[in-house]
Amino acid sequence: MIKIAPSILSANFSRLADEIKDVERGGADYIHVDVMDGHFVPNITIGPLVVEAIRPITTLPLDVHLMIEDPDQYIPLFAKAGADIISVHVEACTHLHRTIHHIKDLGIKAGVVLNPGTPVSFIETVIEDVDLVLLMTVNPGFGGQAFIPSVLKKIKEVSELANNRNLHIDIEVDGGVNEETARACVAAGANVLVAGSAIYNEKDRQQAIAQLRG
Ligand SMILES: O=C(CO)[C@H](O)[C@H](O)COP(=O)(O)O
Ligand SMILES: [Fe+2]
Repeated sequence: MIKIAPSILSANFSRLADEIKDVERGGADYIHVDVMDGHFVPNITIGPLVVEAIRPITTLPLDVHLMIEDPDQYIPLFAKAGADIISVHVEACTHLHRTIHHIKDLGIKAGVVLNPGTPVSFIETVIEDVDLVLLMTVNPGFGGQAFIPSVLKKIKEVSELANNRNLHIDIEVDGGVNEETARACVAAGANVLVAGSAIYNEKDRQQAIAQLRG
């Protein structure tokens, strides 16, 4: 079962509530929220106040992707604001195991994220502890970038690692996901597809979501 997570990074922020309701009506499974701090990535986006404001707008799970330094400092704020899933980058965590359990101790699903240049071996010791692995298929920081095909091999590696250990985790991909690259990601083993521009740049979001789902 493929899940679609529209990224509100590509939504019209002046009409954010309507943009969220539109993809919910269109069949989205999660709302993907990209949090950037201007340090870990060269862009600044959304904070806990916005997560709190959109929480009552939708019944869909809020899938919060933290692209920030020192995530431990902010995890409780995003949890309080209403996040259902919080994912942290391995590249931003000195004590990755502790951070994952920090999220889980707050009663929230925990995800771990790998940049395109980071090998899958970096999560081998924590994969049993997480609910999802998010593989970046672009270098994080901006929407609308081109999919990096070399990540397909990593999707397969994570899928095999999870199968070998009998783990039922979600494998999410994020960046440059469109109808064509979505097929390749699903064939490699991904089951959650984040898409910003491929959904929000289309007038008919229901159709865009259906096409991504395949
Ligand atoms: O995490 C992200 C960027 O760092 C976004 O979720 C991602 O870029 C989605 O946008 P698009 O589908 O347009 O690539
Ligand atoms: Fe993201």
